[in-house]
Amino acid sequence: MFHVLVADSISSVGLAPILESEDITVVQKKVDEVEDLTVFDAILVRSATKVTEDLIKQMPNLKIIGRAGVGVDNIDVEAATRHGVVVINAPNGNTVSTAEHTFAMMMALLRHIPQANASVKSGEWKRSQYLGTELYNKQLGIIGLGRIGSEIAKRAKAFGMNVLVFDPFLTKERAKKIGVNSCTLDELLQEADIITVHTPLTKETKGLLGRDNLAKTKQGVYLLNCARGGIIDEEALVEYLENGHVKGVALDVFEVEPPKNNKLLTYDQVIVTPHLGASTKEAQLSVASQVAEEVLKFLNGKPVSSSINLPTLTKEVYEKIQPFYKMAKKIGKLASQCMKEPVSDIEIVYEGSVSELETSFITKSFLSGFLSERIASTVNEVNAGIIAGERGINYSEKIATNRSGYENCISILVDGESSSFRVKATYIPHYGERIIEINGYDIDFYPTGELLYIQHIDKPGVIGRVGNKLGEHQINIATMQVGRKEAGGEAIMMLSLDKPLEQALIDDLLTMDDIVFVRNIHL
Ligand SMILES: NC(=O)C1=CN([C@@H]2O[C@H](COP(=O)(O)OP(=O)(O)OC[C@H]3O[C@@H](n4cnc5c(N)ncnc54)[C@H](O)[C@@H]3O)[C@@H](O)[C@H]2O)C=CC1
Ligand SMILES: O=C(O)CCC(=O)C(=O)O
Repeated sequence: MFHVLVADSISSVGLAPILESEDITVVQKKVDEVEDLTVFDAILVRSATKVTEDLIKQMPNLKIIGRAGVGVDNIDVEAATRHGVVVINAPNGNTVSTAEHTFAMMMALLRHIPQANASVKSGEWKRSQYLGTELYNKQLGIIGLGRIGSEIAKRAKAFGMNVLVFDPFLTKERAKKIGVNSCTLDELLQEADIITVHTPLTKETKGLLGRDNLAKTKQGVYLLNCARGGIIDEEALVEYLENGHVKGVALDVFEVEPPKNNKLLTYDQVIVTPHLGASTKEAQLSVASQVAEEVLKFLNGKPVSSSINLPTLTKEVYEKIQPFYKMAKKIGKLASQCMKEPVSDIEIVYEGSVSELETSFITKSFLSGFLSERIASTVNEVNAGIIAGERGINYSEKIATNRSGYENCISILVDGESSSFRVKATYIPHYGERIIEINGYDIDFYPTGELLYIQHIDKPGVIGRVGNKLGEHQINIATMQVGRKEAGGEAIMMLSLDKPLEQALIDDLLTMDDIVFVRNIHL
């Protein structure tokens, strides 16, 4: 049974796929109302619940965090990654709602609708006090032309506004397609009559509209923030409202939510909403069903398409990659067990058709197999790269320049303190995974179950003596592969067994003449 904690208010209609699943139990409670957090495999949140490292530690079974919305700044994604927990969001379910809310705020701001509404309801009729400003022909500056920014741009154009955009990741082609003028931040600040921010809150965007940049804006500028509190520095904003430089502000988001003793709330020219951008029936249904679908995919081992910390794969790519991904994990386990010593470098070379796939995903799968044999904590594709780094293991991947003749091939070189281990494998459709070379010896075996890896001298009788010894201990050999470089030199055996050897028997084998190295491998 897969246990899901829904910690914030998320549409039950949207969550129906998981609420109705027989494989899933769902608890809808706030985190501090839950007695035992340890049982949950998944936690679903909006923006109220803060998924901190501390909370993640209290949930040792946690595998996936779902954010029913866009911004993941309430989730410690780095900590989740370290703990091997996948983080997903619902990136486009609330785009239109937030763009519409921003537009509603813009119109309300320039036509003083909230103030006029309150005035009329209090018995006043002050028509001249609420002289507004048209949107038509105004310069709208959009900072951040992602999903929401683009929807704002479309609507602004329909209103006859000129749209200026600053987004360092915006290509000329995309700007042209959307019909906006891409410019520098300084140009936008100097020319825009109205500025609206639609970026995530990051180190770069925190305080983006602070004292220095506000000083570059037009006298009488209007500002909007329906993205994240803190992109406009609230302290600086107070100063620019006080000195009359900023004419009006619309805020849906705040540095601290709900805002406490926030001076901005005392200005008549500041209009506010309580983080309502995504609060429509449509958006809530859409984000809830997006996360529910993703959780179901995750539970069924299918690729999740909106992961923040895992490579995102389409279904088609995932299907192509899956055999290599599984094979890489086994090779990782094999290499780790053959080489029980600290390693410093791992190089993975992809050859043939596999090199055209998303190899970073395959590399992470190898690393997770390799590391899982060495460390006690959870290691998976999400955190394998970080854990390798923490353990001083450098890993790199390359595409082979020379072809070895196989349709696809993955070659791995692991460098350890006193030795190195080299392994090559290929995947043959309808036949399966094959290990085709170990440490330069040609071999051909299916990596599964209990294996015995032996390095020996290629002499008559060695194989027979090993067989007899195993027979004496009632150990059945299912398959056996032998590889050598030259007659009479060193050689290797890979035996597939029905059960593993006791350590005493391994020690016994090692006392035999011409046996150099013996290792049990469990895949
Ligand atoms: N008020 C609300 O209820 C809601 C707020 N949001 C917030 O709106 C914001 C935008 O969301 P989306 O459009 O979906 O995100 P998005 O990821 O599609 O777009 C963000 C854009 O910001 C740009 N950007 C990043 N750093 C930048 C920088 N330093 N300067 C200028 N541009 C930069 C990116 O290139 C990207 O085009 C997010 O902060 C999100 O959390 C989203 C939904 C609802
Ligand atoms: O859950 C909400 O209503 C907040 C939405 C939001 O801010 C987001 O999706 O980034």
